[in-house]
Amino acid sequence: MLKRKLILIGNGMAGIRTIEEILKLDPDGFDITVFGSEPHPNYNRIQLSKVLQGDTTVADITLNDWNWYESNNIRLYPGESVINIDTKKQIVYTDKDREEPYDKLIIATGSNPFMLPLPGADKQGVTAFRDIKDCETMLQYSKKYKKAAVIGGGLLGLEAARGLLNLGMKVDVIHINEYIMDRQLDREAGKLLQKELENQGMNFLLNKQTTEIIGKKQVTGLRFKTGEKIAADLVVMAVGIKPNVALAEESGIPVNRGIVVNDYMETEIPNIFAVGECAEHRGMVYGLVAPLYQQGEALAKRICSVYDEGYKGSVLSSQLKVSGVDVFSTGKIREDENTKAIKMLDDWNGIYKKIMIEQGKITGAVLFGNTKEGNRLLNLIKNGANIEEYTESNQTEESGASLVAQMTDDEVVCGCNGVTKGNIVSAINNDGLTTVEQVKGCTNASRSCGSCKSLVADILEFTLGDKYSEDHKESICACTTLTRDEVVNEIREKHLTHTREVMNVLGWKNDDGCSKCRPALNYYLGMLNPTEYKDERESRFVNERLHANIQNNGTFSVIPRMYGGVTNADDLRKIADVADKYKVKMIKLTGGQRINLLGVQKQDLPSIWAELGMPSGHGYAKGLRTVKTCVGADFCRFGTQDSVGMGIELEKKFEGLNGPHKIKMAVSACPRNCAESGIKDVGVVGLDGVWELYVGGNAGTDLREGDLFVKVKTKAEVLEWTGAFLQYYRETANYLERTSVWVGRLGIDHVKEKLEDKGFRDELNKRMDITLATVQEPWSETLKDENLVKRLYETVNVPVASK
Ligand SMILES: Cc1cc2nc3c(=O)[nH]c(=O)nc-3n(C[C@H](O)[C@H](O)[C@H](O)COP(=O)(O)OP(=O)(O)OC[C@H]3O[C@@H](n4cnc5c(N)ncnc54)[C@H](O)[C@@H]3O)c2cc1C
Ligand SMILES: NC(=O)c1ccc[n+]([C@@H]2O[C@H](COP(=O)([O-])OP(=O)(O)OC[C@H]3O[C@@H](n4cnc5c(N)ncnc54)[C@H](O)[C@@H]3O)[C@@H](O)[C@H]2O)c1
Ligand code: SF4
Ligand code: FES
Repeated sequence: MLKRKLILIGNGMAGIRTIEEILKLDPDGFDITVFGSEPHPNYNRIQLSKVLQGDTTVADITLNDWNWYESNNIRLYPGESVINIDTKKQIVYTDKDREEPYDKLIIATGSNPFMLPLPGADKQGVTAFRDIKDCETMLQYSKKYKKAAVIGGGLLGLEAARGLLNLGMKVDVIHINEYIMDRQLDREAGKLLQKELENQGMNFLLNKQTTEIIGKKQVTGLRFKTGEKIAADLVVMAVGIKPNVALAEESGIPVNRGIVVNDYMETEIPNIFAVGECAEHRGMVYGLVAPLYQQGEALAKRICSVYDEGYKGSVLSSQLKVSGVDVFSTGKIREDENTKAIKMLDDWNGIYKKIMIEQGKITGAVLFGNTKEGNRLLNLIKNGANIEEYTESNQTEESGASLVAQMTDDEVVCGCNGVTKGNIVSAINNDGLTTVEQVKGCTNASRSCGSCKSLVADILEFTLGDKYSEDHKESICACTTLTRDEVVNEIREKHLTHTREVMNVLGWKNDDGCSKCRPALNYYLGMLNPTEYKDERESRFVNERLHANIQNNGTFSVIPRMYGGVTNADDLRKIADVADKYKVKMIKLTGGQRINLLGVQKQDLPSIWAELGMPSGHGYAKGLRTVKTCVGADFCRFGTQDSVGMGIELEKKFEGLNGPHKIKMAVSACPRNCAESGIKDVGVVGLDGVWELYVGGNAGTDLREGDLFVKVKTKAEVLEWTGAFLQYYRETANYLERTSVWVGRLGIDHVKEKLEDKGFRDELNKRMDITLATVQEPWSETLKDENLVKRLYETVNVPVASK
């Protein structure tokens, strides 16, 4: 059947969740294209607060990596914005002059931060807090400057302020109202929260209206309506958001505050839907993920023609993500003539609770200091429960497993993703889950703000009892409960031969596996059975599949091999010729002493490699990349050994070897270490009559100095020890574990002890030689197969990058 063309505008949290739901309902029904203004794959915007607070990194907040798009055949255009929609012809137009027709169009353009239109708002050092770019700006400023002002004491402003304090800045929070978080809290809770945050080091300026941002080019301070001034090197505006509706409005799609949609997220224009913060449903525009995900589920059903009652609106609840502070708010919190309230203040312990009641029913709650009851209250509001149901139930101040025991099955545990205790318990029991990560993979619980993580852990403990702590092991992904070692042993014992077979025999939950386990299984199978196993190209990450590194704009790079960093005039001429002929955008020397041709079109890759006639530098590979060498004894005054010759021998021997992760080597000919041997997976340093081998070094984000592994006399011994080390790493490391992490995990003493046994080294080298005998040069192999070249390089450019 012909697939219908589905376009998503906005690669954010709501849009991509909708696509995930569509893929669950109808995996083959649509040809999907996604446009995203940001240059990143879909990430967890919520966790930017945690990035700023130093609890996680930008690299760790990706929700769907580049491979997810690739393996679901989704064409992603990152860093590309849709600028117009022709709703009659059903075509979208982008800022990169692209036109794409659609059968169904989802608009999920989110919100823009509201920037106060103050004089001086365009100065350097004034930022919003909405995306990775803003977060990086704040991180940069905190390195150089000391004084920050956050305008807006709402959820976002307070989370930003906590982050900036953690980064060593002094922080003033300027708030227009009498108490902070006035949209979510009452005065009592707002004041308790203020006291707590002041104890943490925040300074509050309340009832203040900013009138000007002072400074020349760079901000130096703020002026208020009262005429007072304060100093500031960084100003963060966190005064709310505005639905991003300009595109819809200009394209003639009816817009009120947001894009107007019905219960099926349909706009008034046929085949156009809106979801997320840009959508307005029954007069409401939402700014939290829970309602947006519910909208996404309803929209997916509508698009896949699964009929149900649609989206009916949401009861909101929010929690501040600042460690050491427990504050929760849900439903209606303002008192009026129709409401009554149960209030409890324990000033001594800093605990406050207010429950709002209207016509006998619970309609809202504010909790401070102890928020354990939050989910239960939210549930009661959603179910329209009478206040008696709350007061009669014997809820105590328990925590952990005993609190879980009191929860009913329909009680929501993860507010963001609408996952109940019952959902989690049945996933644990039916799928044999034992870790929070697995529960997250199976049910989505804890995948967004993460505040339910400890409750999920409590449910695991409650459900599994003593088995929980015993079984607390990390599986290779959420498709299985088996660990890496268990999977490798099963493959070995049951003689499993391909990824599908592993998944079937070992009872994978997801028939097709996922982007985490497929490449891992492909590696383990090849490592265990190098002569028989036929590499599954489609299980590889996109770079390895295409033998080229994909760049952020969808073009590729070409890196020919230069053994030991040595080249010659013929090779340079060939490189210069292809660079001219194919209009290469940039020619750049790599850190591994090779030449990188950047900005190459995918369809030009085969002819460039054919014309170069040089071996691939495997610049994209999970395997041996480079052997960097210093000048060495032939030319350098300090050189004691032939580092270039040693490097070339190492590179020629291990060229094309695949591994759990990339492998970099270096050879220097004296302790001055010009080739940086101390920070490589294998680093060799020549001294008079001796070669020292260092292992487990890394120059990346987790800098690690290599450990001295062994001292040997001859080149042959260097090759022998390196072979044994690499094979031991290949056989025992987790897929995607660098040698630095692996050596750290096993301990250098353990690795040394194992490899000091000559018999064991010989066995490892025997298996290494068998593997190396199977290595083929990827481009000469690929170019022999016309169909493969057509399939891989002549299809539509899929501009997604990969690890
Ligand atoms: C720091 C921070 C912390 C937060 N914490 C929480 C929290 O704890 N709990 C919670 O529930 N919510 C939280 N939120 C709110 C939550 O992140 C948002 O509600 C959610 O991300 C909105 O999803 P969305 O898909 O509607 O919009 P977005 O995630 O903003 O995605 C919209 C995307 O569309 C892109 N786009 C816009 N126009 C175009 C165009 N013309 N062409 C192509 N692409 C376009 C944008 O660049 C953007 O990437 C937080 C937000 C921030 C900023
Ligand atoms: N933990 C969470 O759930 C969380 C965290 C961060 C952001 N978010 C979401 O992100 C969005 C943006 O958050 P936000 O805090 O900017 O929005 P918000 O509307 O919740 O809060 C903005 C605050 O700024 C104050 N304000 C308005 N104008 C001001 C001015 N001129 N000077 C000083 N203060 C002023 C308001 O009184 C209000 O309390 C919201 O949708 C929010 O729900 C949620
Ligand atoms: S490491 Fe020593 S031998 Fe090699 S280039 Fe540097 S100084 Fe010369
Ligand atoms: S409550 Fe936010 S991820 Fe579960």
